[in-house]
Amino acid sequence: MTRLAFIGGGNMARSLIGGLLKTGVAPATISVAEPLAQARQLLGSEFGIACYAESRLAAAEAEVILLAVKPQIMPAIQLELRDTLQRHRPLLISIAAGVRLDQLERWFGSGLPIVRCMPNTPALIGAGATGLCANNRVSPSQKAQAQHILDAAGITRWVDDEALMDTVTAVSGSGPAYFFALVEALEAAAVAQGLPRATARALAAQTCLGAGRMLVESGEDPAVLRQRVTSPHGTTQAALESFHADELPRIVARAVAAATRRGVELAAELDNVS
Ligand SMILES: NC(=O)C1=CN([C@@H]2O[C@H](COP(=O)(O)OP(=O)(O)OC[C@H]3O[C@@H](n4cnc5c(N)ncnc54)[C@H](OP(=O)(O)O)[C@@H]3O)[C@@H](O)[C@H]2O)C=CC1
Ligand SMILES: O=C(O)[C@@H]1CCC=N1
Repeated sequence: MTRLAFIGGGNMARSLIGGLLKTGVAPATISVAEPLAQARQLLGSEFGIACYAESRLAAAEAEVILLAVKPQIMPAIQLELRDTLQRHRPLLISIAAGVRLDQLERWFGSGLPIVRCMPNTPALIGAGATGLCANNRVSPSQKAQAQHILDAAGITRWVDDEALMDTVTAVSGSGPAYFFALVEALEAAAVAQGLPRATARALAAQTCLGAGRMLVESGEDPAVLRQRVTSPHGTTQAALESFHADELPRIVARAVAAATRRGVELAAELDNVS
């Protein structure tokens, strides 16, 4: 079994570790480096995995190192891992938003196999979506290894053009937050019209679950599923006309463009960091 070290034990590491363990991966094959003692304790008790304060200790035996720290922390991690990386040259996987393969190569070593990927938090329940791309040092078996790890968290799609990873980030990486924002807005609208909050939450959440499952499980075009809900001159049509008047597609496109731009900026802010 592949020995996998997570550097950073925050939100996304928790989601991925939870997803991996649910698929039967042995806790003994996973280690985590996390500076916060309380977080280490929680990770250890919840998942039964080995947790270390220092990255080099977590990574010592790992064949795959998954970098799950904030983009701004990435250059500092290089110093902590330099000896380990030179000693056994593991596969590096970065999930950091924006951070490019050429930057990772500059910090961690140009000869290293590196996969840049973008998962999302539903990984925790095995319903994640991950886009991946690789540098030219990644062998076919390492590509399969990376995919295997992320497949445990949900679906995976390889992206050939690395520039599109910022779009992946803006669509599926950040996407769960858009969905939660929509549920919050639905709930607020329902409460404003008088529904009890608990009822509003349950109806909004289950509606989103049901619609999401229908979309994925039926494989139908979302436009077809939308039309089936929309009786001529009925309630849905009234709501959709209101969305149309408020230019919903433009609102969404602008939000996705803002997220994509922020990914590019995050990387640019690190361009001069050696
Ligand atoms: N959240 C999300 O939905 C997604 C996030 N990502 C990416 O994943 C990465 C992590 O994000 P997220 O999990 O949300 O962030 P978190 O802040 O929750 O997790 C990062 C963790 O790294 C720890 N850390 C800081 N410095 C070090 C260090 N030197 N060695 C080891 N660990 C360290 C932090 O500890 P402390 O808190 O003590 O500083 C924190 O626990 C980011 O790069 C983000 O772009 C990708 C996809 C989705
Ligand atoms: O907000 C962020 O920057 C990270 C990347 C995608 C989701 N969370």
